[in-house]
Amino acid sequence: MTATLIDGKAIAATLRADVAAAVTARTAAGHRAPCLAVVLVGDDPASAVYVRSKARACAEAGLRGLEHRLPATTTETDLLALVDALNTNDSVDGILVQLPLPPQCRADAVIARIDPAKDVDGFHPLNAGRLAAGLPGLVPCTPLGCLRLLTRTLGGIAGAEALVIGRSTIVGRPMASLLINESATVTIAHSRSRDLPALTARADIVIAAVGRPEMIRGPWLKPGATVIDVGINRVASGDGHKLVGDVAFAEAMEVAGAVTPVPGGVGPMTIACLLENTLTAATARAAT
Ligand SMILES: Nc1nc2c(c(=O)[nH]1)N[C@@H](CN(C=O)c1ccc(C(=O)N[C@@H](CCC(=O)O)C(=O)O)cc1)CN2
Repeated sequence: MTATLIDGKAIAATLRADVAAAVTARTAAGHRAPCLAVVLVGDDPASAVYVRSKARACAEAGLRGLEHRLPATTTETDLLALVDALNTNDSVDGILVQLPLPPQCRADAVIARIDPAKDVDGFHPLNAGRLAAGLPGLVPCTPLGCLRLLTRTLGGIAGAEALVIGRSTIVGRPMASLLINESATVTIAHSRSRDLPALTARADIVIAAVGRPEMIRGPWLKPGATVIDVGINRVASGDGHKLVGDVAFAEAMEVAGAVTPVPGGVGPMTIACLLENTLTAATARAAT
Protein backbone atom coordinates (compact mmCIF):
# COMPACT_ATOMS: atom_id res chain seq x y z
CA MET A 1 0.00 0.00 0.00
CA THR A 2 1.23 3.50 -0.72
CA ALA A 3 -0.43 6.22 1.32
CA THR A 4 -1.77 9.51 0.00
CA LEU A 5 0.48 12.46 0.77
CA ILE A 6 -1.41 15.19 2.67
CA ASP A 7 -0.15 18.39 1.06
CA GLY A 8 -0.11 20.88 3.94
CA LYS A 9 1.45 23.57 1.79
CA ALA A 10 -1.42 23.46 -0.71
CA ILE A 11 -4.14 23.25 1.95
CA ALA A 12 -2.52 26.15 3.84
CA ALA A 13 -2.46 28.20 0.62
CA THR A 14 -6.22 27.65 0.20
CA LEU A 15 -6.87 28.68 3.82
CA ARG A 16 -4.69 31.79 3.42
CA ALA A 17 -6.60 32.71 0.24
CA ASP A 18 -9.91 32.30 2.15
CA VAL A 19 -8.61 34.64 4.89
CA ALA A 20 -7.45 37.16 2.25
CA ALA A 21 -10.91 37.12 0.62
CA ALA A 22 -12.61 37.67 3.99
CA VAL A 23 -10.23 40.56 4.78
CA THR A 24 -11.00 42.16 1.41
CA ALA A 25 -14.73 41.85 2.14
CA ARG A 26 -14.23 43.37 5.61
CA THR A 27 -12.28 46.36 4.35
CA ALA A 28 -14.78 46.86 1.49
CA ALA A 29 -17.48 47.05 4.19
CA GLY A 30 -15.57 49.90 5.86
CA HIS A 31 -13.68 48.03 8.60
CA ARG A 32 -9.93 48.44 9.03
CA ALA A 33 -7.66 45.50 8.20
CA PRO A 34 -7.08 43.12 11.15
CA CYS A 35 -3.79 43.82 12.89
CA LEU A 36 -1.39 41.23 14.37
CA ALA A 37 1.44 42.27 16.71
CA VAL A 38 4.31 39.77 16.93
CA VAL A 39 6.88 40.06 19.72
CA LEU A 40 10.30 38.46 19.27
CA VAL A 41 12.72 38.48 22.21
CA GLY A 42 16.34 37.55 21.52
CA ASP A 43 18.30 36.17 18.59
CA ASP A 44 17.12 32.58 18.15
CA PRO A 45 17.65 32.07 14.38
CA ALA A 46 14.70 29.67 13.90
CA SER A 47 12.35 32.06 15.74
CA ALA A 48 13.54 34.94 13.53
CA VAL A 49 12.68 32.86 10.44
CA TYR A 50 9.19 32.04 11.77
CA VAL A 51 8.51 35.67 12.65
CA ARG A 52 9.57 36.76 9.14
CA SER A 53 7.26 34.11 7.65
CA LYS A 54 4.40 35.41 9.78
CA ALA A 55 5.01 39.00 8.65
CA ARG A 56 5.08 37.91 4.99
CA ALA A 57 1.91 35.82 5.38
CA CYS A 58 0.11 38.79 7.03
CA ALA A 59 1.09 41.12 4.19
CA GLU A 60 -0.01 38.62 1.53
CA ALA A 61 -3.43 38.17 3.17
CA GLY A 62 -3.98 41.93 3.59
CA LEU A 63 -3.52 41.93 7.37
CA ARG A 64 -1.50 44.61 9.13
CA GLY A 65 1.56 43.13 10.82
CA LEU A 66 3.51 44.87 13.61
CA GLU A 67 6.86 43.49 14.72
CA HIS A 68 8.44 44.22 18.12
CA ARG A 69 12.01 42.95 18.35
CA LEU A 70 13.51 43.08 21.82
CA PRO A 71 17.08 42.20 22.89
CA ALA A 72 17.87 38.84 24.55
CA THR A 73 18.57 40.76 27.80
CA THR A 74 14.98 42.09 28.05
CA THR A 75 13.57 41.70 31.56
CA GLU A 76 10.23 40.03 32.20
CA THR A 77 8.98 43.34 33.61
CA ASP A 78 9.78 45.14 30.34
CA LEU A 79 8.19 42.39 28.28
CA LEU A 80 5.04 42.50 30.41
CA ALA A 81 4.94 46.29 29.96
CA LEU A 82 4.98 45.82 26.18
CA VAL A 83 2.18 43.23 26.41
CA ASP A 84 0.15 45.68 28.55
CA ALA A 85 0.64 48.41 25.92
CA LEU A 86 -0.48 46.06 23.13
CA ASN A 87 -3.48 44.94 25.21
CA THR A 88 -4.73 48.51 25.51
CA ASN A 89 -3.89 49.50 21.92
CA ASP A 90 -7.30 49.43 20.25
CA SER A 91 -5.85 49.09 16.75
CA VAL A 92 -4.18 45.75 17.67
CA ASP A 93 -6.44 42.68 17.28
CA GLY A 94 -3.95 39.87 17.88
CA ILE A 95 -0.85 39.52 20.07
CA LEU A 96 1.69 36.72 19.66
CA VAL A 97 4.84 36.36 21.74
CA GLN A 98 7.20 34.05 19.83
CA LEU A 99 8.42 31.08 21.87
CA PRO A 100 10.86 30.08 23.25
CA LEU A 101 11.64 33.08 25.46
CA PRO A 102 15.01 33.70 27.12
CA PRO A 103 15.22 32.11 30.60
CA GLN A 104 14.65 35.33 32.58
CA CYS A 105 11.16 35.69 31.01
CA ARG A 106 8.63 33.11 32.22
CA ALA A 107 6.49 32.08 29.27
CA ASP A 108 3.51 31.22 31.53
CA ALA A 109 3.53 34.67 33.15
CA VAL A 110 3.82 36.44 29.80
CA ILE A 111 1.07 34.38 28.13
CA ALA A 112 -1.25 34.91 31.11
CA ARG A 113 -0.81 38.71 30.70
CA ILE A 114 -2.12 38.74 27.11
CA ASP A 115 -5.74 39.89 26.76
CA PRO A 116 -7.56 36.57 26.06
CA ALA A 117 -9.57 38.32 23.31
CA LYS A 118 -6.26 39.08 21.51
CA ASP A 119 -4.57 35.74 22.30
CA VAL A 120 -4.28 34.49 18.70
CA ASP A 121 -1.91 31.71 19.84
CA GLY A 122 -4.76 30.34 22.00
CA PHE A 123 -2.28 29.66 24.83
CA HIS A 124 -3.93 31.80 27.55
CA PRO A 125 -5.37 29.64 30.37
CA LEU A 126 -8.82 31.13 29.75
CA ASN A 127 -8.78 30.04 26.09
CA ALA A 128 -7.30 26.66 27.06
CA GLY A 129 -10.14 26.20 29.57
CA ARG A 130 -12.79 27.23 27.04
CA LEU A 131 -11.42 24.68 24.55
CA ALA A 132 -11.35 21.94 27.21
CA ALA A 133 -14.96 22.81 28.13
CA GLY A 134 -16.06 22.68 24.48
CA LEU A 135 -16.81 26.43 24.41
CA PRO A 136 -15.90 28.79 21.55
CA GLY A 137 -12.60 30.68 21.87
CA LEU A 138 -9.20 31.14 20.25
CA VAL A 139 -7.56 27.76 19.60
CA PRO A 140 -3.79 27.04 19.34
CA CYS A 141 -2.71 27.26 15.69
CA THR A 142 -0.82 23.95 15.31
CA PRO A 143 -3.61 21.69 16.63
CA LEU A 144 -6.17 23.75 14.70
CA GLY A 145 -4.06 23.20 11.56
CA CYS A 146 -3.97 19.44 12.26
CA LEU A 147 -7.76 19.37 12.60
CA ARG A 148 -8.14 21.27 9.30
CA LEU A 149 -5.85 18.69 7.62
CA LEU A 150 -7.88 15.82 9.08
CA THR A 151 -11.25 17.18 8.01
CA ARG A 152 -9.90 17.94 4.51
CA THR A 153 -8.59 14.37 4.25
CA LEU A 154 -11.34 12.38 5.98
CA GLY A 155 -14.43 14.61 6.06
CA GLY A 156 -15.98 13.93 9.49
CA ILE A 157 -13.99 12.20 12.24
CA ALA A 158 -16.88 11.39 14.63
CA GLY A 159 -16.41 7.94 16.16
CA ALA A 160 -12.85 7.52 14.86
CA GLU A 161 -10.20 6.17 17.27
CA ALA A 162 -7.59 8.93 17.56
CA LEU A 163 -4.23 8.63 19.30
CA VAL A 164 -2.44 11.84 20.30
CA ILE A 165 1.20 11.14 21.15
CA GLY A 166 2.46 14.02 23.31
CA ARG A 167 0.81 15.93 26.17
CA SER A 168 2.21 19.46 25.80
CA THR A 169 -0.06 22.41 26.49
CA ILE A 170 0.78 23.82 23.04
CA VAL A 171 -0.06 20.75 20.92
CA GLY A 172 -1.03 17.48 22.65
CA ARG A 173 -3.64 18.64 25.15
CA PRO A 174 -5.45 21.14 22.90
CA MET A 175 -5.33 18.59 20.06
CA ALA A 176 -7.06 16.03 22.26
CA SER A 177 -9.75 18.58 23.20
CA LEU A 178 -10.35 19.49 19.55
CA LEU A 179 -10.72 15.82 18.62
CA ILE A 180 -13.11 15.15 21.55
CA ASN A 181 -15.15 18.19 20.49
CA GLU A 182 -15.43 16.55 17.04
CA SER A 183 -16.73 13.34 18.71
CA ALA A 184 -13.61 11.24 18.08
CA THR A 185 -12.62 8.61 20.66
CA VAL A 186 -9.34 9.97 21.99
CA THR A 187 -6.32 8.43 23.72
CA ILE A 188 -3.39 10.58 24.86
CA ALA A 189 -0.02 8.79 25.00
CA HIS A 190 3.24 10.21 26.36
CA SER A 191 6.76 9.26 27.39
CA ARG A 192 5.48 7.09 30.29
CA SER A 193 2.87 5.22 28.22
CA ARG A 194 3.51 1.49 28.48
CA ASP A 195 2.90 -0.03 25.08
CA LEU A 196 2.96 2.65 22.41
CA PRO A 197 3.02 0.17 19.48
CA ALA A 198 -0.18 -1.48 20.80
CA LEU A 199 -1.92 1.89 21.26
CA THR A 200 -0.84 2.95 17.77
CA ALA A 201 -2.10 -0.30 16.21
CA ARG A 202 -5.69 0.58 17.30
CA ALA A 203 -5.73 4.13 15.99
CA ASP A 204 -7.56 5.29 12.86
CA ILE A 205 -5.89 8.68 13.38
CA VAL A 206 -2.38 9.22 14.79
CA ILE A 207 -1.17 12.70 15.77
CA ALA A 208 2.55 12.51 16.55
CA ALA A 209 3.85 15.40 18.67
CA VAL A 210 6.68 13.96 20.75
CA GLY A 211 9.71 15.82 19.37
CA ARG A 212 11.74 12.63 18.80
CA PRO A 213 12.99 12.00 15.27
CA GLU A 214 11.25 9.09 13.51
CA MET A 215 10.17 7.49 16.79
CA ILE A 216 6.82 6.21 15.46
CA ARG A 217 7.54 3.24 13.19
CA GLY A 218 5.51 2.20 10.13
CA PRO A 219 4.80 -1.39 11.29
CA TRP A 220 3.10 -0.01 14.45
CA LEU A 221 0.37 1.65 12.37
CA LYS A 222 -3.08 0.29 11.62
CA PRO A 223 -3.32 -0.26 7.84
CA GLY A 224 -5.10 2.71 6.25
CA ALA A 225 -4.62 5.03 9.26
CA THR A 226 -4.33 8.79 8.81
CA VAL A 227 -1.03 10.07 10.21
CA ILE A 228 -0.45 13.71 11.12
CA ASP A 229 3.20 14.38 11.98
CA VAL A 230 3.72 17.53 14.07
CA GLY A 231 7.45 16.90 14.69
CA ILE A 232 10.06 19.14 13.11
CA ASN A 233 13.44 17.63 14.02
CA ARG A 234 16.75 18.76 12.53
CA VAL A 235 19.05 15.74 12.13
CA ALA A 236 22.54 15.32 10.66
CA SER A 237 22.59 14.21 7.02
CA GLY A 238 25.77 13.90 4.96
CA ASP A 239 27.73 17.13 5.46
CA GLY A 240 24.70 19.08 6.53
CA HIS A 241 21.29 18.43 8.06
CA LYS A 242 17.73 17.62 7.09
CA LEU A 243 14.31 17.94 8.71
CA VAL A 244 12.45 14.80 9.76
CA GLY A 245 9.22 14.30 11.65
CA ASP A 246 8.35 12.16 14.66
CA VAL A 247 7.15 9.43 12.27
CA ALA A 248 9.40 7.23 10.11
CA PHE A 249 7.92 8.67 6.93
CA ALA A 250 8.93 6.06 4.29
CA GLU A 251 7.75 3.21 6.53
CA ALA A 252 4.45 5.00 7.29
CA MET A 253 3.80 5.49 3.56
CA GLU A 254 3.85 1.69 3.18
CA VAL A 255 1.09 1.08 5.75
CA ALA A 256 -1.01 4.21 6.32
CA GLY A 257 -3.85 5.59 4.21
CA ALA A 258 -2.63 9.20 4.33
CA VAL A 259 0.45 10.87 5.83
CA THR A 260 1.68 14.45 6.25
CA PRO A 261 5.27 15.08 5.12
CA VAL A 262 7.91 17.05 7.07
CA PRO A 263 8.52 19.69 5.87
CA GLY A 264 5.37 20.75 4.02
CA GLY A 265 2.72 19.19 6.27
CA VAL A 266 1.62 20.70 9.57
CA GLY A 267 4.15 23.59 9.65
CA PRO A 268 2.55 25.69 6.89
CA MET A 269 -0.88 25.16 8.51
CA THR A 270 0.37 26.74 11.76
CA ILE A 271 0.90 30.08 10.03
CA ALA A 272 -2.31 29.85 7.97
CA CYS A 273 -4.30 29.21 11.17
CA LEU A 274 -2.60 32.19 12.83
CA LEU A 275 -4.05 34.39 10.07
CA GLU A 276 -7.44 32.73 10.57
CA ASN A 277 -7.27 33.36 14.34
CA THR A 278 -6.32 37.00 13.81
CA LEU A 279 -9.33 37.48 11.54
CA THR A 280 -11.52 35.70 14.12
CA ALA A 281 -10.20 37.95 16.92
CA ALA A 282 -10.72 41.11 14.84
CA THR A 283 -14.26 40.08 13.91
CA ALA A 284 -15.16 39.24 17.52
CA ARG A 285 -13.64 42.51 18.83
CA ALA A 286 -15.51 44.58 16.21
CA ALA A 287 -18.78 42.96 17.35
CA THR A 288 -18.33 43.98 21.02
N1 LIG B 1 4.15 31.86 19.98
C1 LIG B 1 4.44 30.74 19.29
N2 LIG B 1 5.69 30.27 19.28
C2 LIG B 1 5.95 29.12 18.60
C3 LIG B 1 4.92 28.47 17.85
C4 LIG B 1 3.62 29.01 17.90
O1 LIG B 1 2.65 28.46 17.29
N3 LIG B 1 3.42 30.15 18.62
N4 LIG B 1 5.23 27.36 17.07
C5 LIG B 1 6.63 27.03 16.81
C6 LIG B 1 7.25 27.77 15.66
N5 LIG B 1 6.37 28.10 14.53
C7 LIG B 1 5.59 29.19 14.64
O2 LIG B 1 5.77 30.03 15.42
C8 LIG B 1 6.47 27.40 13.29
C9 LIG B 1 7.28 26.30 13.14
C10 LIG B 1 7.42 25.69 11.89
C11 LIG B 1 6.75 26.17 10.79
C12 LIG B 1 6.94 25.58 9.43
O3 LIG B 1 6.26 25.96 8.50
N6 LIG B 1 7.89 24.66 9.25
C13 LIG B 1 8.25 24.15 7.95
C14 LIG B 1 9.72 23.81 7.94
C15 LIG B 1 10.56 25.06 8.19
C16 LIG B 1 12.05 24.81 8.10
O4 LIG B 1 12.51 24.54 7.01
O5 LIG B 1 12.72 24.96 9.16
C17 LIG B 1 7.43 22.90 7.64
O6 LIG B 1 7.11 22.16 8.57
O7 LIG B 1 7.16 22.71 6.46
C18 LIG B 1 5.92 27.26 10.94
C19 LIG B 1 5.79 27.85 12.18
C20 LIG B 1 7.47 27.32 18.04
N7 LIG B 1 7.20 28.63 18.57
